[in-house]
Amino acid sequence: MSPISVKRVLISECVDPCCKALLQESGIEVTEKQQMSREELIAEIQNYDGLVVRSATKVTADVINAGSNLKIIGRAGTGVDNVDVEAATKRGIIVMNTPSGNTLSAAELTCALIMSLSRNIPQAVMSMKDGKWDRKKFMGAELFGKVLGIVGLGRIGKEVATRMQSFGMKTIGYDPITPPEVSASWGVEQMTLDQLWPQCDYITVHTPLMPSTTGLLNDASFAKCKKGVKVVNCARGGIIDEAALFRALESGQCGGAGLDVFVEEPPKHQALINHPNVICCPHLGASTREAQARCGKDIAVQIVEMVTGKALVGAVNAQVLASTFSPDSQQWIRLGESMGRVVRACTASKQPYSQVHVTSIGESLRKCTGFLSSAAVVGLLTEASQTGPNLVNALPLAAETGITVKSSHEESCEHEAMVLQVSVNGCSFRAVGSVQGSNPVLLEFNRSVFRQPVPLTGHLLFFRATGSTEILLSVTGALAAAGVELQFFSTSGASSGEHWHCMGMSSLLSDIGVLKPLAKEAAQLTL
Ligand SMILES: NC(=O)C1=CN([C@@H]2O[C@H](COP(=O)(O)OP(=O)(O)OC[C@H]3O[C@@H](n4cnc5c(N)ncnc54)[C@H](O)[C@@H]3O)[C@@H](O)[C@H]2O)C=CC1
Ligand SMILES: O=C(O)C(=O)COP(=O)(O)O
Repeated sequence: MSPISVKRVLISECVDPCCKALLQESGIEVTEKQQMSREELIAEIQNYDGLVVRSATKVTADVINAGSNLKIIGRAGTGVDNVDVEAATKRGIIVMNTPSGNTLSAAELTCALIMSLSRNIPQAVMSMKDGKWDRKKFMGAELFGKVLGIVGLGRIGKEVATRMQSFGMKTIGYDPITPPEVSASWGVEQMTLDQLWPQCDYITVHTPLMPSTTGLLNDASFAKCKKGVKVVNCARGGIIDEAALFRALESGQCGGAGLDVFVEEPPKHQALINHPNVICCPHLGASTREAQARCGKDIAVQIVEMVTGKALVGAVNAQVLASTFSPDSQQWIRLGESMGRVVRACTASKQPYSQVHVTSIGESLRKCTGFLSSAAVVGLLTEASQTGPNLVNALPLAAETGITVKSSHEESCEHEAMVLQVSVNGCSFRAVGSVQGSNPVLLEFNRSVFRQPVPLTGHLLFFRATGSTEILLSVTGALAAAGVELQFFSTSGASSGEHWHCMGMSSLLSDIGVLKPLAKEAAQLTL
């Protein structure tokens, strides 16, 4: 992927100062503006190539669509549920986060809430500040020997588990992705949620907020829990349904809740906050000097590495791009885009496309199939789309346009190549290309193999005609008459008595119609 130009970045929240300093050191202009209203952000965002946020800035589709220059949204933290990632992807904007920077802080706050719940620490503090000395009221229970259910066994879930094991808690959990043998290696036995709920004295959730985790703890799941179960949510508001939690607290089914996050922040459900068995923080999981320093530094370094073309780390919507940051991949990306553009030029009168199939051939291209497909789609859609296709949005744009994109890989010890097959209006087009030296070349078009590989650069004329010398002389004559110089020429072996020819030209013909009497099909383009 060619380096992405980011000259101006807006930081819309309180992010560690090292972020601004690191970006500025790399020549990026940084503006910090906090607590902007939605309208202010929408008005401002068009002036920036990059936006850095934490969890409070709602980067909605409106904001994204107003960001006409936006190329990167950096989340100095983990959860990206405040960013409309789908809208960003459609616009070809990379969204990245710094998921490990605040793991320990979020895990430590979770443990602090579990401990506070077990001994009523916040309530006891409040009571003393009220001038009381009430030792009976705040009788607690040991954590030793109790069962902690951890839903979501990723980075934070794991750190919570190992810390609470040191208090003698038994840790059980559930995660649809983390393999049971992996979590078992750090002491968490996995089971289904239905098996987990009735065993737990404490439950803590550590999943992202998404449709499948919204309301994970609800009336039905609370009903399956032990009476008096205590719950902690240091992940996202809504994973524990707030209304169901309130009902469970009122009935005593839930014995206490430690909440750091809320469906709306600041929370609207004041009765929940005021409940005597609820202890809470204003989303402080990542609010430590260490976590902020890490996240601020990580997001700045990731943006600078992306801008300088060194690496792409932390992208949540463009994983395929991570493998494009090497000099070798640049040439293959150029090949994919160029082949897409050649096919587009030669099929201009026949669109729309219905299917695109890209096959990578050869061991060294095994990991490139994903971005080769995207690159080919970028070439095919380049002039068709207003939104400027790039490697981030190529596949969503293709889907939106009704194009099915397939990709496959074939092993070969002999050569490396890319095959692009495009179905358009019942016809099928097939191009084969490769990289020679560092130059993308076209080897074959519609089963006609070029005798000399066609360098995919400059002004190119493709035409289909018989291979007779007279036709070639006539085409050369037509170019000369139009004041266009012939720079190279390659013809192919015959396929059904006809050949595809390619000529490199000093400029494009002002009227390609002059070739109509000479060729069956003709197309020109500049690469
Ligand atoms: N309170 C705070 O300030 C902070 C909150 N967070 C929140 O914590 C969440 C977790 O962070 P990490 O552990 O770093 O993320 P992670 O991605 O390492 O772990 C999340 C785990 O949840 C699992 N998961 C997904 N769907 C699930 C389901 N239906 N049931 C059970 N597990 C499921 C995933 O497989 C994954 O292993 C973040 O998404 C973020 O929203 C993160 C940092 C600070
Ligand atoms: O990283 C996360 O997911 C968090 O929830 C932390 O949010 P914050 O950066 O403190 O607004």
